[in-house]
Amino acid sequence: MEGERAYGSGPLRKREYDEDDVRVRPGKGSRPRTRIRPAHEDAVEGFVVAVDRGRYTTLVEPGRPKGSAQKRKQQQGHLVVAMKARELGRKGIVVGDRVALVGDVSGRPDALARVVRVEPRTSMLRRSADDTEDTDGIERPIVANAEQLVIVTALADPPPRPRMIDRILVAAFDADIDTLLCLTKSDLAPPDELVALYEPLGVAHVVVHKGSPLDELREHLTGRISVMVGHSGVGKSTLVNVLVPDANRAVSQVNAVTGRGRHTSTSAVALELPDGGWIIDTPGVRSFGLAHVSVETVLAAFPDLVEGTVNCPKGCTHLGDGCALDALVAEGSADPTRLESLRRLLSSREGTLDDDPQSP
Ligand SMILES: Nc1nc2c(ncn2[C@@H]2O[C@H](COP(=O)(O)OP(=O)(O)OP(=O)(O)O)[C@@H](O)[C@H]2O)c(=O)[nH]1
Ligand SMILES: [Zn+2]
Repeated sequence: MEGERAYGSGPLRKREYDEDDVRVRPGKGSRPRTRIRPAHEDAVEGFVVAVDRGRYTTLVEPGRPKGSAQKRKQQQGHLVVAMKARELGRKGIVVGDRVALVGDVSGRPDALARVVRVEPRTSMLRRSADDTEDTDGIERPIVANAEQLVIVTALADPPPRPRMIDRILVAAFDADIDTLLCLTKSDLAPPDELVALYEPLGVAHVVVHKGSPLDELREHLTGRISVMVGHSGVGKSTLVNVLVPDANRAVSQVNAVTGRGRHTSTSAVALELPDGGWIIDTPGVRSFGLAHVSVETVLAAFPDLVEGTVNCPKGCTHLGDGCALDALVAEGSADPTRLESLRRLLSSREGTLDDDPQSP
């Protein structure tokens, strides 16, 4: 059963992500944390499609016959609302998490299940809390287990915001997930300039407009878990509605289950693609605080430049001033546009707010 799941068939796990590993909280009256939890053998597996005020909407699938050669079709599962079991403590649960559920998993109105376990994550997209929040420097998980971050940017109306794109790319490097630039509204402006800006970074791109075929985009999305981010007005809903013909119904179903109004999506929502795979739509992500991302993390995305930094002064920011990477480029051992891109991304981490001029 497991092997057929879009969300169970990702590439080999690179490392396991768990915010409990990142911030160690010396709990009150702390007992040593034990790795072995009660087995909960009767637990069923759920995929978290939405999170709202401590309620986790999860998709529970009926078991599929093992080794079924039948091509995977739209999920025939049902939605189950759950709360967190006390034993999970303060562990966060986010959209994209795979969880184990016990209790009433019928999905009937008013039924409430309990999440007793969060399965190890293959990735975790996060941001730092920004200045507007009083929780200085804390990392906020956004989405778990995503394999790809799709940055939706209009070529015009609203104009592209490269600084925001840079910041989202850094967040993706930090999360260790792939990136795809989806350039919309190509009927209004040509993509060349933006493409040239991101080509040195090796970021894949697709160009679309309303009514254009989406085959290429679908190829990137099918069978994978993708997070879609983009500012208001870039045409994200237009795209999602074509990719997921059922999107509106799915979202209102989720909202009905969580008790929200029909069309107010407040958190990320995972939507299943007809040919397999998931799109996680993130209306809430307007800024990416990057305070938690280190120079090394960004540098790791530039393997061609890493070696050149052995000659850098200790604590080098690689932004200039004695940075050995300048010499590397001068002697012709590195591509100047790559160094430029690295520096652009490094400086994009400065400040925690999305401070593009058109920022909402
Ligand atoms: N010219 C042009 N307009 C488009 C295209 N795609 C979408 N639009 C228009 O752009 C506007 C915004 O599109 P939406 O799909 O609602 O954008 P969104 O990113 O979902 O924005 P929010 O709903 O505010 O989050 C709408 O008026 C669309 O009709 C396109 O390819 N070309
Ligand atoms: Zn340096």
